[in-house]
Amino acid sequence: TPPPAPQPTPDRLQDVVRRGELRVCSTGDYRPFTYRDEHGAWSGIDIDVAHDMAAKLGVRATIVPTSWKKLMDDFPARCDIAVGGVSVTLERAQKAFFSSTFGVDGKTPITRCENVARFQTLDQIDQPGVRAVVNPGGTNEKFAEQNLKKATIVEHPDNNTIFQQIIDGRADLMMTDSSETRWQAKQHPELCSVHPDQPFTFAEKAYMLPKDDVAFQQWVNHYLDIARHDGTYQRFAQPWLG
Ligand SMILES: O=C(O)C(=O)C[C@]1(C(=O)O)C=C[C@@H](O)C=C1
Repeated sequence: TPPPAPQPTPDRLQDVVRRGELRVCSTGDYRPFTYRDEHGAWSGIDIDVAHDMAAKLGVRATIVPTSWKKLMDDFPARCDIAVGGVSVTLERAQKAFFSSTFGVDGKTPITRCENVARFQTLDQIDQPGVRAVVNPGGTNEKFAEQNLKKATIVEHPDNNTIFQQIIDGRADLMMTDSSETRWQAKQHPELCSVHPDQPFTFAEKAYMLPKDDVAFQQWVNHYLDIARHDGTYQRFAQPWLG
């Protein structure tokens, strides 16, 4: 019997350059990383990074809207890279590659400032009558489902308006990434991040890349190294993080 034909090495980078377009999946609901406003305009640190990556490849970036629920169905079929506060998880890493990581994050509560002392520990939070609001589809939902047995989980589908739910008293808290609690607490003086420097979990942020495509992963990692050292990344982060 003839030996099996060798599998062609995946080379998405070459496809991107030939196509003249880098297709970027993003949810648009997670500031400061990715945001899509009511007019459809995109912004965010990772959106700017994606445009810069495309420019350095000599191509244009097209942002492909997705959701946390659909992310693993859309990627890598509809896009070449997924950006916007995506956490590295072992589950996702079975289906995709990740770039090098940039920033450690983890779940911590955000609540109205008068409640900070009440919601320090998971035991304090997981009590009957406590309403934890959750956005569906991502690691926040998984964390809430795993850790809240007695508290009430209130699902809110739109992450761009979810923090108003806490301000308005329709929920008591949300457990989400420290980076997001810091940013949202700055925007909303009513809200306080409970202990952003000691989150309950450990999660790293990275860009998601097509599985087995080492050439593309290498390129993105080199891009990130250079962007971190030549001030490019800082230039995109500065307007959001100060
Ligand atoms: O799923 C992930 O990787 C995320 O980090 C996204 C996620 C989530 O966990 O739901 C994190 C924070 C935002 O509130 C929105 C989405």
